[in-house]
Amino acid sequence: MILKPHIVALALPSKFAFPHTTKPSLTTCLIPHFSATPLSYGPSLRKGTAPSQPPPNQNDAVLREEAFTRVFLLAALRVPAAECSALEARLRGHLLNWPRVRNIARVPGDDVHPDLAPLLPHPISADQEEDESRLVALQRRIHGKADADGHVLSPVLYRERLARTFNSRGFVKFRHLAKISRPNRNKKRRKKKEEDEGVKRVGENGSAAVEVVEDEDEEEEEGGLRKLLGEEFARSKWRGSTRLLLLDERYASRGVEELPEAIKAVLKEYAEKSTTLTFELVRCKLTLFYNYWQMTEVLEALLPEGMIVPSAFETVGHIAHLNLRDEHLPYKRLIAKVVLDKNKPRIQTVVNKIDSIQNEYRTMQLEVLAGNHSLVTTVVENGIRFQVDLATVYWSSRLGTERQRLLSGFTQNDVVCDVFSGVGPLAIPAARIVKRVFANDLNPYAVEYLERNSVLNKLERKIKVFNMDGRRFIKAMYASDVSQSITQVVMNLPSEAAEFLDAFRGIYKDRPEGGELTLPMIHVYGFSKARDPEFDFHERIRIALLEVAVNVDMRRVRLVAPGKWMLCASFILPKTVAFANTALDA
Ligand SMILES: C[S@@+](CC[C@H](N)C(=O)[O-])C[C@H]1O[C@@H](n2cnc3c(N)ncnc32)[C@H](O)[C@@H]1O
Repeated sequence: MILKPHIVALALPSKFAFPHTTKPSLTTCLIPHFSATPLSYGPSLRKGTAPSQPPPNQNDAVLREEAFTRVFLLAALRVPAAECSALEARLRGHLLNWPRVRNIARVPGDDVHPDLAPLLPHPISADQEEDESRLVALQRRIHGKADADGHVLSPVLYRERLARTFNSRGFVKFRHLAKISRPNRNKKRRKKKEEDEGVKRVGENGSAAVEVVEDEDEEEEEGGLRKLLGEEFARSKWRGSTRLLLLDERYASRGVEELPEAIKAVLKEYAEKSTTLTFELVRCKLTLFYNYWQMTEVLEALLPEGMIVPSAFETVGHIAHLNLRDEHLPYKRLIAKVVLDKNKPRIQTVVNKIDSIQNEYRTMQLEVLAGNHSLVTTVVENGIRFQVDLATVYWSSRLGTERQRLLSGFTQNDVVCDVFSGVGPLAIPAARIVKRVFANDLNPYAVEYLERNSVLNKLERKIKVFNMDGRRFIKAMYASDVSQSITQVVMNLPSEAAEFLDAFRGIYKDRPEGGELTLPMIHVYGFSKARDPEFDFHERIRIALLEVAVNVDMRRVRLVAPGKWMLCASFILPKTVAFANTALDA
């Protein structure tokens, strides 16, 4: 038998059986842009009432979660718990249909263990005294004084009593009891908050609470139901667990008579079928807390009217990476806090890009605005894990699709040279497909993470790592005996990779031209703001190779800024370039 604290309330005589809260003090204040006429269907921060005056959130002031609490008055049918699912199915269309709010609600004291039900006062018992004595016996059992009544304590009650006699240090004999009995800190904190609020929170993260509000028209309602369901309805009071079926917001202030015929018909049918079935039409308060509202709803309410709400951000592992406009900067910490709150636990850190990427290693200048300050994170892309430190290396999840496209063109016979490999988002998955990968980056931190990631993904034997300038790397590769094996070269440094292509001029100048030599497929990335980006990028490639005609397969990768395209050009290194005598020495 499981006893829960609020069962005591249910064990009280029927008039106390459902400790109704007092009518909500609606000396509430309306938030500034509250409109008296409901806006649209569904909950909104601009509807309902706010229980306390929310102080204006100014600039980077601390976010006050209480300011986002909204109370909605609704009507509900209190029904026996056992019947509730069936009734829900029958009444669908008339029940509350708000996102993330269950239309079956539970309120404090709604549950009673089935074993206890027979012990509760019988609804039609004429003998009030007998009921009272049963009640006393029940209370005693709950509070562990049952021996006096001749009842043997259940093992659960016995253990509970035992647990109460120990303090936190006193569990010497029962080493694990403390651990088992003590709720975890978060649970404790949440419970305390609920106790302070006097409500039982429901929903994800305790985002909502339902309270029954004492209704002045209770008598009248009961009379209405009696009229509707017949005199039998009056015979019984609650016996056992109950649930509330929240009715659609349109019926919030309706009496029984005013409910739609469809609802009345279902209730009538059920009442006729069952002799123990009881219904009650109650008024209730649905409170939606800060946790309920979605990121954009909160931000919309926080930011000055007319300001564009930042709604998207890039994620890198546990880090949310914002790109705030100047107008958002006075509110940056508030925005970051909301982003963090609304995306936990996936997001643990919120950062804002301070400046555009300008440095040699393409790392971003980031300011941590909320959450923990670690910029070391793990990203999973297509089943491969990458460790990155955003403070010291480059990473962009936006290129994931492009990487997949490139990888899909590789085969097991390929040998890949990744000239600007970063921490290995292309080199590592490529190593799964191809024969061998030579990966290089100038940034020593990127190289360190590249090696770490190769090991993490058990591919270190297929990847050889270099830490040198890209031009030197190309020359070194083609001066070595692996040159003939290289079939694919990837150059992803869009701001200047094209200008590194000169390194290919004359790579075979010392070899006999008639012999069998491998000419690699080069994939080079670039940006262009020109009206004809393809033509512009092609021009740059031809200039770097000092070649008049290069047969290039060009494609647009993505628009990185208004009017600025990132492109990828793929072409086989022209023989004339490879055997040219005019190689420029770096
Ligand atoms: C745009 S990132 C691309 C990294 C990686 N391919 C990716 O997709 O995440 C360019 C990389 O080139 C490296 N880099 C910059 N200049 C370089 C150079 N001269 N030689 C070699 N690597 C360089 C940077 O450190 C950076 O990791």
